[in-house]
Amino acid sequence: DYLVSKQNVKNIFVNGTTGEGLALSIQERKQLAEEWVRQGKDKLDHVIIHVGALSLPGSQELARHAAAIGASGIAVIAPFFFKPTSKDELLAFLREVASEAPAVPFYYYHIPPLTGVKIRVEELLDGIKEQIPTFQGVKFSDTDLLDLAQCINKNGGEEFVFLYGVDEQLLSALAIGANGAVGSTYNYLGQKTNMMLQAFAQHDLALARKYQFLTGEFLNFVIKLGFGVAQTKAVMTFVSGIPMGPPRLPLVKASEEFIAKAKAKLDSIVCKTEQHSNIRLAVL
Ligand SMILES: CC(=O)N[C@H](C=O)[C@@H](O)[C@H](O)[C@H](O)CO
Ligand SMILES: CC(=O)C(=O)O
Repeated sequence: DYLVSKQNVKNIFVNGTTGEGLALSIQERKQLAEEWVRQGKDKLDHVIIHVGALSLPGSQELARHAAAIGASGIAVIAPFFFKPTSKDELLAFLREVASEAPAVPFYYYHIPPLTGVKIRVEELLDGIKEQIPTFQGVKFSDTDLLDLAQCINKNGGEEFVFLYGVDEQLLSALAIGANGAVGSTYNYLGQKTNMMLQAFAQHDLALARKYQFLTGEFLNFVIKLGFGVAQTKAVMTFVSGIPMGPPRLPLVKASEEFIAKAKAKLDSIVCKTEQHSNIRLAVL
């Protein structure tokens, strides 16, 4: 309800990085997926469930479950303890998961900073539809915009969807042709990012940049303090007023010092951006 009414976010990516999907038991992941689908009915447009796991049977079980509860899509990261070393190995793993949910759109979740699997998406997509008929697109959480551009350039006709996942450079990805975004900051900067999407759609790059710089200035500040999933939960808690709880070990909760500094910074940037937009609106 908060995301829909306060952030204008109507598509949810469940059990991914921010939701610590990989730190949850299979049972917990099913419970969360079920709850999101149930509560999101008539409120959300899409609920994509991340079903990636280190073991193939674990991932397949989650894929079957997501299909059974009526998820609108599933996504899978590359397994990252025993890593695929080639495109074919990665594709084989993804295919074995996707085939367990033959009627559910499938997304590859590319996040090399966390998985360490750097196989280029451009290469992976070559002929992917023959192997994975449900293939729908990529959640692309990497800064390699050349790889993203090549994917879009080569697969434009296929109608694949590219959802970008490096929030601080979403505008650049949009310019190259990304279709949307999935990211941690949209939990608390969703409204501002929607303003950026709107400005971009209206070819108002100066305004779009203002919103991109807002996210950038905040992330640039908090990254220096040490920023990860634990800190995201803390930020979401102070922005929304909804307690997100601590992270699970090995992550530890954000310090009070981090929270105070992050809050002061975010308040000041949001305030500054709003003043700018007001001036702009007044001039218009
Ligand atoms: C590594 C990571 O967590 N990536 C997130 C999504 O995939 C992003 O939303 C980042 O949290 C965000 O771009 C801040 O760097
Ligand atoms: C942030 C994001 O994309 C995830 O939680 O997986």
